[in-house]
Amino acid sequence: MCSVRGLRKTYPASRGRRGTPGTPAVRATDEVRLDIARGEIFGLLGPNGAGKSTLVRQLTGLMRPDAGSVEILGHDIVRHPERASRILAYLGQESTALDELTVSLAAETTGRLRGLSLKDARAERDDVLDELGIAAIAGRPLKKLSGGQRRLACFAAVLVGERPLLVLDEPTTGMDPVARRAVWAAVDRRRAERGATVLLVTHNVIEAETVLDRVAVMDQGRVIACDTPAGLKERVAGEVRVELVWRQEAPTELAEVARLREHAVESGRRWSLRLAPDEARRAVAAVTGGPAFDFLDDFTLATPSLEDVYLALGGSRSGVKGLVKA
Ligand SMILES: Nc1ncnc2c1ncn2[C@@H]1O[C@H](COP(=O)(O)OP(=O)(O)OP(=O)(O)O)[C@@H](O)[C@H]1O
Repeated sequence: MCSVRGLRKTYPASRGRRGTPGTPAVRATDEVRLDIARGEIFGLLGPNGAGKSTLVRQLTGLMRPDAGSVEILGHDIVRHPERASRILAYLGQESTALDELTVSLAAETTGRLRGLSLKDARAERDDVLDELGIAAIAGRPLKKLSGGQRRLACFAAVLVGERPLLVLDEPTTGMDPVARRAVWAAVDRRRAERGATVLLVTHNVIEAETVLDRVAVMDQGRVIACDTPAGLKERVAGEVRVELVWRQEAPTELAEVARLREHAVESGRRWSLRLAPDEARRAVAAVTGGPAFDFLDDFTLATPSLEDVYLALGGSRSGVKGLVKA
């Protein structure tokens, strides 16, 4: 369905003006190679600045790569970027083009631009607004909606006038749980009922894990791992996650707690540790069997999630090397 080879893009260096420092050139995508199969929900994960949006803009014909090829459904998108709009629907990170329109008109106009008759565009618009539970705000201009509502309205517009490939850049940003669920259900339905292929850029690893068939993890412009969520999780299968939540300050004056702190990622009262199974058992025994127990509010032991893989890949440079597939 979609094949990417040797894709490269370098943003040029800029000279500083009026005392502000210039910026060096950035290699935003670096020899990216990807294959997405028809009917697949394919995720693109990676830290801020990894190159995900740049890659997506190159795939959707909005940005010309410096080198490399993009073929979607047999079309050469680098040579014929204008063909992209006929084969894919793209939800970018910004909505400015639609902001002046009402939700209803934004959805209808997208359908018309994609070649639907007025009657069909209106029928599809109504179906999609109902499906996403936003019929009640259909008459309001996008610019007067909350961030999450606006995002959902843009998502609705993307779905009208169906395309075989959906490219969604952070579709659920700013959305409440109900809206998020509606997005994932709509994505899943289009794949299950209509065989749509979906390329999804996301930071929300936990939500994405339930819908993604395969995931490519990007870092510094490169794809550093590409596998099923289960396959990626096997790479950290030797580890267990221990979460400790302290009532107040952690009692670091206790030797067993001070020792654990060396391995902990601290977030307020919560400590998160990734340990080998026997170390995890010893850690839990140490904090529950002695004086530290009185300071503990909660603790959990869990098998690794896709988020752990993501953190292991992106969290430390040494981790990145160890997990790159040969
Ligand atoms: N127009 C631009 N000019 C110069 N550098 C840019 C430009 N756009 C992006 N970059 C740089 O290219 C790199 C990749 O950016 P990109 O937006 O593709 O990352 P991303 O993975 O989508 O990040 P995020 O998760 O924050 O959206 C970053 O280092 C970024 O600073």
